[in-house]
Amino acid sequence: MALLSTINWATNQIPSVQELAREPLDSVPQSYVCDVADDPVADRCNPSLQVPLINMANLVNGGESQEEELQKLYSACREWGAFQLINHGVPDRLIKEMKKQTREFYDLPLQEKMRYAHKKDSLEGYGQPFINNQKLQWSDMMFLNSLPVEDRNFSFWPENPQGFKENIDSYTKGMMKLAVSLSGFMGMATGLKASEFSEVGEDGLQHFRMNYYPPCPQPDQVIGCSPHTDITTISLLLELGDTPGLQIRKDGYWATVKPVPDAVDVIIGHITEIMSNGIYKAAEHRAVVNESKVRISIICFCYPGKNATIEPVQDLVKPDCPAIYKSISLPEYLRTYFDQKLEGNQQFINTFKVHGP
Ligand SMILES: O=C(O)CCC(=O)C(=O)O
Ligand SMILES: [Fe+2]
Repeated sequence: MALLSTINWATNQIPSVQELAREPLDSVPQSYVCDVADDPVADRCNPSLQVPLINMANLVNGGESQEEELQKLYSACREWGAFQLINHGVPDRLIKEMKKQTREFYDLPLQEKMRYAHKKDSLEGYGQPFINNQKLQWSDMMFLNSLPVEDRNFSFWPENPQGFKENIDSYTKGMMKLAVSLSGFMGMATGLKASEFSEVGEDGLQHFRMNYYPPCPQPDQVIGCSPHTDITTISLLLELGDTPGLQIRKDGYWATVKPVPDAVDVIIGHITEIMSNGIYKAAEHRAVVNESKVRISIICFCYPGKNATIEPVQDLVKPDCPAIYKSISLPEYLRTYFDQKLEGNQQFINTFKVHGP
């Protein structure tokens, strides 16, 4: 049984924002309007901050350029918890096809997309299931359990456009391979052997999400995706166009990620923070929306295999550097998170600290 199916979801179905945004709106419904007091630094963007760019080819090719790139990778993971990755090796043709078909999927009539609507108490499917006491987010999504293959529930996988299902299959597998090799290099960058860190194995768990952010007449009043940190090992995000929206918090300011053609945006999650014993940081991030343009992102949320234990890697635990985090099994880790009824994960990682929050 898929891990997430063992969790009780407190979710509801809410209307499609894509449909709402089609109507002539002078102002957005109150249920979407954010209270600025919730996030005192919401308006503090620093346009001069630029997320680091890492060249995977230099990591793979070895030699001197590898050493240099490993150092850049180390700083990116430590200081930002996020970076953009070029020359990642996922085939161009597949990426192009995924971008095209994702747009085609969202362009389908609502009725067709509703064939895949979330069922009550499930997270998979089309819609916007995240309901808690927070404001609604200005986005729709399609969420699938993508890996391991036996976790897939094909009743949610889109039949339309033709061939999309097959491409999602190849894409999610390709991204998992990338996650494995990238986390090996992230381990090497701390001085470990690659294998010690690539626990996000090819038998790893992965969730797949396509986020659709429609234009909004009052983009400053709403949020596409509220500030959060991912609970993954790493999250691999593909931008479908050149409309920016993703922002990373750095030293108290928001840095806007400018989409780089064909790059993958890498966001470090809590599992990497735990495995690295706090050397690397999970990046706080959010997505803002645009007044006139649609923005779409595709994300692969990568985790270790279901039998993995999440804990600091032994070689990073030393007498002068004791383990900051406790050990926990992946199922227990996910349950702890989702039992919070999706009320945000800012403090989530503190739950696992040896010396408490
Ligand atoms: O779409 C984006 O830019 C960010 C979405 C995100 O952070 C998430 O889905 O976890
Ligand atoms: Fe995220």
